[in-house]
Amino acid sequence: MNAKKLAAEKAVEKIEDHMVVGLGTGSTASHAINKIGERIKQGLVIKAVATSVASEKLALEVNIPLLPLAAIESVDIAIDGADEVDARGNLIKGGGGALLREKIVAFASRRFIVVVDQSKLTDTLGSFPLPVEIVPFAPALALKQLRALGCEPSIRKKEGKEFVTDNGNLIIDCRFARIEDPASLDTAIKKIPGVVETGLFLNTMVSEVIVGYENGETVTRTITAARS
Ligand SMILES: O=C(CO)[C@H](O)[C@H](O)COP(=O)(O)O
Repeated sequence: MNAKKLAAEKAVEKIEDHMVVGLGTGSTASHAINKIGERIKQGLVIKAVATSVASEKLALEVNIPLLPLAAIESVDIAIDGADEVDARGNLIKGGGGALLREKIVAFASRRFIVVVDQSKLTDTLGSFPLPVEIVPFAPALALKQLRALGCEPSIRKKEGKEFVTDNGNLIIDCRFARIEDPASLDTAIKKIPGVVETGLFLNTMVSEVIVGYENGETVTRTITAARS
């Protein structure tokens, strides 16, 4: 059984006619996009907004009508994957480098559904390096200031070159031993000039986490942390 696909398809069941739907990025979110495409073939009427160039391309391939991010004021439901989910529903995202647009869409969503397989669950965040998007102007200073927060930071590379996001920025992957207090860390990182966004998605923006298991089951966890 493909546990990521199971979780993604379960989330797609929640989409209703005339909703504005946020499309996440990554392999799990791609399963959701494909399933939405199937439902559109069967008559579902929605509009969607993509969180990356890659997701936009896939959505167009499966005939999902898209709105530009600039035209969006609110989103009814967003479905996206995660790199880590802690026991309280906090997330690390950005493994695919789409964290900025993903966070904009998640924050704008009335309902943000996270879809993962069991391997993404952890008690405390930190096993996955935390992605931080920075403007490309002064990476050495950003590395120094992130190191001072207690991590081992490195600029993300792809095929030997610096990875550049859809927004023209760089990603610094920060290896922390454990992230005990994601909210405080998020605040501290955002105080560094040049930081655009962090891959910490606090549980206050998460509505549900749907976990897929190899045995074919899915478990839905409702996250009740209030949005401030
Ligand atoms: O945050 C993300 C992309 O920026 C992805 O949601 C995250 O990396 C999970 O990816 P996958 O579903 O392929 O495991």
